[in-house]
Amino acid sequence: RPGKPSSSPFCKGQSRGGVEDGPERIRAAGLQRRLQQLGCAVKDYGNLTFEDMSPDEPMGLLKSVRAVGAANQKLSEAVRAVKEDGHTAVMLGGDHSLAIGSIHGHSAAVGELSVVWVDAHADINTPLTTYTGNIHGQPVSYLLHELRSKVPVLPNFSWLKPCVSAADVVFIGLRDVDPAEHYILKMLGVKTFSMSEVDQLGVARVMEETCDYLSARGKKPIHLSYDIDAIDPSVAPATGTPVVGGLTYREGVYITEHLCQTGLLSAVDLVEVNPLRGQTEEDVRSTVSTAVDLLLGCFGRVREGNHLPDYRLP
Ligand SMILES: N[C@@H](CCCCC(O)O)C(=O)O
Ligand SMILES: [Mn+2]
Ligand SMILES: [Mn+2]
Ligand SMILES: [Mn+2]
Repeated sequence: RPGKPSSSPFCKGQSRGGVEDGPERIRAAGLQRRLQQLGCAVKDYGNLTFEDMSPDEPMGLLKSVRAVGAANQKLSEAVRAVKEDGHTAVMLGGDHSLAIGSIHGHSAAVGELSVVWVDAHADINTPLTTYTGNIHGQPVSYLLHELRSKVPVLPNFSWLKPCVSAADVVFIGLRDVDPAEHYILKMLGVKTFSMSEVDQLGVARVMEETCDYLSARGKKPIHLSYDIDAIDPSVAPATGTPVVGGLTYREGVYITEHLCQTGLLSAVDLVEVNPLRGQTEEDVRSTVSTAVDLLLGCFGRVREGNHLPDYRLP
């Protein structure tokens, strides 16, 4: 299970500086070494560089449209290449608007895929329902076939074609969903496990139902798009849009352990880690450490322990 961090230090999908520093902090915490210790053949494709698009005038409410469009076009090509290299792609954000390019590129390589979106938010506002103009609150609407007529073609987005069906998406961790988003989720019948369902069913049942639901639709490659703000802010405070009542560290890790054992995990995004949003260095350390542990869970780390197949006692 080669882990392939390709990083996108990008922040224009939202308005708070600092999220572009997420990838470096995750690297500095030793992600590559710890993946290698799990037996992964890791290739770090490095940081994508994004050209300055200023003046990137707002379009109505929409902010940084040209920058977000160009960045995601570049990311899409990068993720496609990583997949065509035969790897599991890991995209370190950066903000969640990057899921547009990550999922588009993944789909360009593998065709139909399913998406597990772990997040406090649904990120399914359209350019016409958003009230903040931040594109990190909109990526899912840009990707769904069913919302094609609701997303105008925007500058630097002409490359983007919808590539995901609403029935192939599962949300886990929702607790801050806008009215328009809730309407869309109900209208499209999207499978969701909000924090109420996590409380009601427990995370093991949520994952069982998630995997049963997805396998009933054919065992498509899974794209896991993990927003660190799905985790409770007491554990992962250094993020742009924290919301109380989140997943415990244990629930967050259980989700990744369970998806790993399906053998269908084909690409992972880990986004919205923003070191500048931590009050203290400990806040940042805790957030980054949790992000690393979530990624290790995706690649086979289990809490009972691990040893390499060729290990022999001395
Ligand atoms: N629904 C809000 C908040 C989005 C949060 C984006 C990400 O952190 O999930 C918006 O549309 O701006
Ligand atoms: Mn290779
Ligand atoms: Mn998000
Ligand atoms: Mn979020």
